[in-house]
Amino acid sequence: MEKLNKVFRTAQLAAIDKYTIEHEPVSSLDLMERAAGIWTDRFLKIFTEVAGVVVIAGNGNNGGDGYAIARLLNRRGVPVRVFRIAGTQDRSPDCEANYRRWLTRGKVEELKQADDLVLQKGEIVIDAIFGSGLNRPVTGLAARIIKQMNASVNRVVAVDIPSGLAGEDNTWNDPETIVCAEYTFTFQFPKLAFMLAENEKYVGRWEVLDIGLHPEIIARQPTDWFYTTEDTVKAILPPSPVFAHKGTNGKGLLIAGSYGMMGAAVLGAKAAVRSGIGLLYCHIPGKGIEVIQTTVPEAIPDPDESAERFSAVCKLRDYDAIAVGPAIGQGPETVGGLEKLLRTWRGTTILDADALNIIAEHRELLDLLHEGCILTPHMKEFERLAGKSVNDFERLNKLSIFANQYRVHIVLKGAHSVIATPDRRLFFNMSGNPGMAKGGAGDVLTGVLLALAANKLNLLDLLRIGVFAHGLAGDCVAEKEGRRGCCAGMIAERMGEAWKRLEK
Ligand SMILES: NC(=O)C1=CN([C@@H]2O[C@H](COP(=O)(O)OP(=O)(O)OC[C@H]3O[C@@H](n4cnc5c(N)ncnc54)[C@H](O)[C@@H]3O)[C@@H](O)[C@H]2O)[C@H](O)CC1
Ligand SMILES: [K+]
Repeated sequence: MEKLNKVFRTAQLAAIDKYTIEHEPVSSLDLMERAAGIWTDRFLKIFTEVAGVVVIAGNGNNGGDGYAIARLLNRRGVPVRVFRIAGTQDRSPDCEANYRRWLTRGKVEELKQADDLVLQKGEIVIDAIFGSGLNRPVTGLAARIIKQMNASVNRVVAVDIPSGLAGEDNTWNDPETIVCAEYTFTFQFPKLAFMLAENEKYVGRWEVLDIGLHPEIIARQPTDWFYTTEDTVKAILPPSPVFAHKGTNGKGLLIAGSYGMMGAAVLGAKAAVRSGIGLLYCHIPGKGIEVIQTTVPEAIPDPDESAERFSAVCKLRDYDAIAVGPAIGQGPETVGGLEKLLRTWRGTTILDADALNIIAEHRELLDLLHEGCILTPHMKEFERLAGKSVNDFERLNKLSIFANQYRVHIVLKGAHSVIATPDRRLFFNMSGNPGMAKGGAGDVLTGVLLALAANKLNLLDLLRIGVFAHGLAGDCVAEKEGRRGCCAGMIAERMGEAWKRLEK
């Protein structure tokens, strides 16, 4: 059974918490104790040599976690200092209980001004000022303390969410008053803000800790946001048919390359033939036949009448899917070729790179998009299609609106590539690494998606599987060769290894 990895709005979390407390049943204080225990264990697994920690605790439940973590770390022999911020509101009941429990082991120093926060060399700061209950930008003394924390050289680890960061929209937030953590260990669900590249400086590396919130309420709470992990993909990847022949594995057409730009076609084709396609046809400019035949002998060349570029697909065979765009250029014949293709072929169509640039320039082509279309833009290509955004959050909204308006699936490629569906759901991908941010990596993804589409998987499944597998192949490269040396050709080569890891 597929486990839906959900991302909730922070405003929904209290209800999930409450249901768990009522139905597990567990007291809220015990739930906090469990969360703090799991947090502490994970912290000590990652941070093996801790000279000492400084916990900065707020007055909400995030602060309550902080006092509990202080106690649990102290019990494990870690030297702990605890600070609270002067003059703020009353502590929540569970925060109060943990504050008192801590007082039996140590003292709480009050920060009356930012300068009172004096950190010793090597002390790790545990940020437990604000959590998911933050409902406005941080101001006043707490803001000055956060600035002081960010100015220090000490490492900072956040409890649940860096203090000051809103779980979703940070458009109106003050970047100066958000904690910049090196690590964030978050409870049960990643927050949407963690998925956006612009927040990496606050969140650092992050991990989700399962604190056992009630599965029934998790299943029942609605959301449009999900994330894809190895487990998701293993659950939805269909097994390879036992009695397969090349016909059952599907027939796909890759339209890519132009004279002097054949690399994109080669990379896409290599990735497709390593991703389970039965028969791959490569529509390339007339002069590109030899390149394809020598580099990807498995592919069948389908040369264009033009020697140098894509102008038209003369024969539309019984393809199961077509991918078009990598390095085709944007010349007038190519625009005509793309338009004709969109008018005559209404099956699964993956539109990438120059195909998207052409559509952005010739906006009447937008009307030819249909429900079988998958668009795979990177950020710049998406901006050409949908306009500029002030930040990643706004871009995400635009993405979802665009997919809905044109009834298409879109993969916005980036650190956490995100799939947008026509019904406005978003699926964030969890594989991949910065070493993959290299020319040609997108062409490889196009080939992977073409292969899966030819296998006749439904669009959402094929996108979740393909995007994850592509990232996983990049991770396989990085594991063996490092990130710097990772290049698109290596990702294509390692697709087989990624599939092996995902197949049951
Ligand atoms: N997810 C779970 O099931 C569990 C979560 N835990 C922890 O609880 C916090 C959320 O706790 P909550 O008390 O709701 O919120 P905060 O700790 O973030 O406290 C906010 C507190 O401060 C007030 N406030 C909000 N914004 C501001 C502001 N800008 N300036 C000043 N004050 C502000 C607000 O009114 C609240 O009173 C979650 O993150 C987890 O760490 C449980 O411990 C385990 C279960
Ligand atoms: K925090």
